[in-house]
Amino acid sequence: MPAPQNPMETANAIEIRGLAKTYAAAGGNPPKAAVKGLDLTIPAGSIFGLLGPNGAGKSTTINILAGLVRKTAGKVTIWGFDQDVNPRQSRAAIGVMPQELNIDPFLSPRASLEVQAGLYGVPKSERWTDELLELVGLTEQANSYSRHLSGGMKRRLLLAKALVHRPQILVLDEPTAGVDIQLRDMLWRNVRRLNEQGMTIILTTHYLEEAEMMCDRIAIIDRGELILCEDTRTLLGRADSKSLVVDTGSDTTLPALPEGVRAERRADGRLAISYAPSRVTADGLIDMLRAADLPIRDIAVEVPDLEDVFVQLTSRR
Ligand SMILES: Nc1ncnc2c1ncn2[C@@H]1O[C@H](COP(=O)(O)OP(=O)(O)OP(=O)(O)O)[C@@H](O)[C@H]1O
Repeated sequence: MPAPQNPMETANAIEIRGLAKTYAAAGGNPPKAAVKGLDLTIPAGSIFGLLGPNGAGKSTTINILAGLVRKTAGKVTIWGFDQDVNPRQSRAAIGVMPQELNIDPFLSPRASLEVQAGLYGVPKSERWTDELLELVGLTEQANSYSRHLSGGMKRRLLLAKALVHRPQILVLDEPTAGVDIQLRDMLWRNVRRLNEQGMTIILTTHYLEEAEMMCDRIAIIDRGELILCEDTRTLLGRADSKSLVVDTGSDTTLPALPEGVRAERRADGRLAISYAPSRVTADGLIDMLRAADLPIRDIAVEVPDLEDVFVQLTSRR
């Protein structure tokens, strides 16, 4: 067996090359190609968002990283360790907070964490159970049956379980689906803190504003294929569209607008003029409104968000 690469040499937390997964035919259903030759590089220290519509292959990819689903083809390197060559080391580098609340109902949170630490071979002297319980706000419930925990508390426990072996990479699969604002805040605070301490974070979420807020880099996949992978800022810049929202007072007649510029009256009476900043400037548009004697009582610029870009990229296919 080749010697494992020194993990400190790797600038990338994860490298995925030509990853494919086809689920076997079952129950009358044909085989399903869920991931089709995916290449993905996740830099160490990043907060990386893996986004895509339903059925894109996000969970399949994450489950392959976690060692829960066996890939059909391709190469996965985690923290410098090839998953096929050094399965133990690559598994030790990653902690996964899954979507499902898979918690033993008869164990207390403390016992769950101890069992998990045992599974990962963490020696007793290196365990940080109390600190973890504190981190996720479960100190008071540490010794109660897990089946008595609320859904939100179970999620907190899942986060703690993902961290018992102090992985370099934390994967969060839809961590905030259906959780309340307090829990979401707790989660994102912890994620930021862990990231500041050097942990690489990978997350999937359907809440695009969360991805926009949290992730420095984003990959969008669709039908098992990579559509793009780039810095969040670059990605947002892709939508060549902004809106000038003008309060023109009462009903006013619109001037003729240049090609590619659209105007619509919103329910609140304001005029929304959308334009491509690469072709038209806000300055030019305002001059045009003034030249047409349109009163400008107030004006605002709306920039596209990740939702706009996401829809543009995934709906044109
Ligand atoms: N165990 C399985 N057997 C057969 N097909 C599967 C299995 N798991 C997933 N699939 C199929 O593979 C495709 C990708 O599913 P996956 O769960 O990876 O997508 P996803 O991007 O996580 O979707 P979502 O956002 O809905 O969670 C889907 O068409 C799904 O139906």
